[in-house]
Amino acid sequence: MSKKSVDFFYDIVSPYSWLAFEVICRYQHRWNIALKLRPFYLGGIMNEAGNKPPALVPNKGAYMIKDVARIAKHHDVPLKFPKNTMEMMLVKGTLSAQRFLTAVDIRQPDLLEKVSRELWMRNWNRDEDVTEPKSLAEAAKKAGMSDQDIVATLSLIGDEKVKAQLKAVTKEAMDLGAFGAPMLVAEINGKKEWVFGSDRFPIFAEMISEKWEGPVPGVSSKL
Ligand SMILES: N[C@@H](CCC(=O)N[C@@H](CS)C(=O)NCC(=O)O)C(=O)O
Repeated sequence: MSKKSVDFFYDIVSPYSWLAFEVICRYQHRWNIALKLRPFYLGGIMNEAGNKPPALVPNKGAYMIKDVARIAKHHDVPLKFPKNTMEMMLVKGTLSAQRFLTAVDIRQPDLLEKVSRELWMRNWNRDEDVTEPKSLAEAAKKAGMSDQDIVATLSLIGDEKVKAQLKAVTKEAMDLGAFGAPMLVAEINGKKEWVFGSDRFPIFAEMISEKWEGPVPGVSSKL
C-alpha cells in the first residue's frame, strides 16, 4: 500500500511544535506515512492571520509555562523554558533559524530532522542563542553536517531562493487556514485536511486510519 503523505509545519520558536515534532518523528516508521518536515515562519502566520502569540495574554502565558512543562514530561521531551522566553520569541525571533532550516531542506533534506532537533535543544533546553551564524553552525555540526556543508548552508540564509521557499511554505500553510503552530496536514480523499496542536494526535491518527499508541509509543502508561 502506498504511503500516506503527512506534512508537519513548524517553527523552532514554538514549544508545542517541538513536542509534536518528537511525536510525529517517533511515528514516522510505525505508521504507513511519508513524513515531510515543513519549516515555516510563525511570525508571518501570526501577522497574516491577525493572531498573536498566546503568551501575550498574561494569564495564558503563566498557564502555558505549567502546561508545556507537564506535556514535555508526559511526552518525554527535555524541554525547559529559557530565562527570558519573551526576548527569545519576540525580540530575537527565529527568522534566520527558519531560513537556515529551509536551506538545509534544499541542500540536505535527510539532515532536517536532526538539525531541527539541535536547534530546539539550543533554545528550548539549554537556553542558547539561535540567531547567530555561529550558533546555527554548532547545531548543524552536532547534527552531523560536514564543515564544508555548514559553510555552504550558512551562505544560503540570505539567498533569494531560500527566502522565497520559506515564504512559499508559510503561504501554503496560510492558504490551508493556518493561525499558529504546529500543524499536521494529510491528504484525505484527495483533499488536504489538517489539525492544529501537539494535542490532536488521537484525532489525526483517526483521520489517517492509523493507530494512536500515545506520545511515547510502546510505553502503555503514556496512552
Ligand atoms: N493546544 C495546542 C496549543 C498550541 C499552541 O499554543 N501553539 C502556539 C505556538 S507555541 C500558537 O501558535 N498558538 C496560536 C493560538 O493559540 O491561536 C497544543 O497543545 O499543542
